[in-house]
Amino acid sequence: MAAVWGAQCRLGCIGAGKMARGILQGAILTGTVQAGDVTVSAPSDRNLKPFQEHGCHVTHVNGDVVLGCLVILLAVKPHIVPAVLQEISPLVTPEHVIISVAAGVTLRTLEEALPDGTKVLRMSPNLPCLVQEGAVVLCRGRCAGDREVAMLKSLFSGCGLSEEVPESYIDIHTGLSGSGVAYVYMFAEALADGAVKMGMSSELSHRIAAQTLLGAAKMLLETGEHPAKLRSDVCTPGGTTIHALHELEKGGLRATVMNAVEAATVKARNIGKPPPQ
Ligand SMILES: NC(=O)C1=CN([C@@H]2O[C@H](COP(=O)(O)OP(=O)(O)OC[C@H]3O[C@@H](n4cnc5c(N)ncnc54)[C@H](OP(=O)(O)O)[C@@H]3O)[C@@H](O)[C@H]2O)C=CC1
Ligand SMILES: O=C(O)[C@@H]1CCC=N1
Repeated sequence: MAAVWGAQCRLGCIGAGKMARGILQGAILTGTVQAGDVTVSAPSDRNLKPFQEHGCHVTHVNGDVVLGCLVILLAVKPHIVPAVLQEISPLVTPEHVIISVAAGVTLRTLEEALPDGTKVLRMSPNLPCLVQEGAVVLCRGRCAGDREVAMLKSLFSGCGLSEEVPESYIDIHTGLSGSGVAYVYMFAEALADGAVKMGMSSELSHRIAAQTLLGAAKMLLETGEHPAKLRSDVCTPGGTTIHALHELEKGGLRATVMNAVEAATVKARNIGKPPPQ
């Protein structure tokens, strides 16, 4: 296999749901991988159709994915992972690279269920991979090396930001970013609802709320400033913003968001724990 993703590589994906679509769409749209070099499996047709329409190979047989591809993305729900690993393990060879996106499923669990020496990586993606603005972190298992990490970064460069991190960060990333996307949507919804309450049309309120989040995020990334500095730049003494921020503080926004990140991280860590005997 080439050090970076190359034309001779075929990519398999077990699971055809939202995250599979997000990751593969990023890779295919940016041309890192050709749809014809991708095979996707799922038990039913409902999620396979869009992949087929985009020119990917589809199948109901997970084993076909492993037999036809050397790089395999595992994109099923965490509780399905053990059964899938048991099913594909006899077909996995030392040439395969197995990448799991399942929240909370540890490298140890993955490695123990696969043949000794299998190259395994774990990835925590988020849904904006669909629009090439994802925030992805990955970590390597015992037998995956620089070659596999470089290949993965190259393969998923179309998804957005990607960083290699220690495994202990993966569940935190799930709490911060994998799940975090949903907190941001809830905030956007609340922002727009406030404007609707004050009399603006719903359609315009939602469009402006989304653009406000986009603009604020872009400024954070482009200036590299701490959010507290940018927040203070918006606050005119005695003005509108500081009155609004006082209400957010009274409502415990900051503590609530910190608690949310903690709750999702702890949940991800618990998914990874072995069931009680
Ligand atoms: N959604 C998100 O924002 C994020 C998700 N993740 C992780 O990604 C993984 C997938 O989540 P998501 O895409 O949301 O889930 P979905 O429910 O959207 O998709 C799950 C997919 O798995 C398929 N599936 C179920 N059983 C099997 C099986 N035995 N063999 C092969 N495929 C099977 C389903 O088939 P069918 O199409 O027939 O139903 C479906 O295509 C999860 O582990 C989650 O933790 C991580 C970060 C963010
Ligand atoms: O809610 C979940 O469990 C998955 C993982 C992160 C986002 N969605």
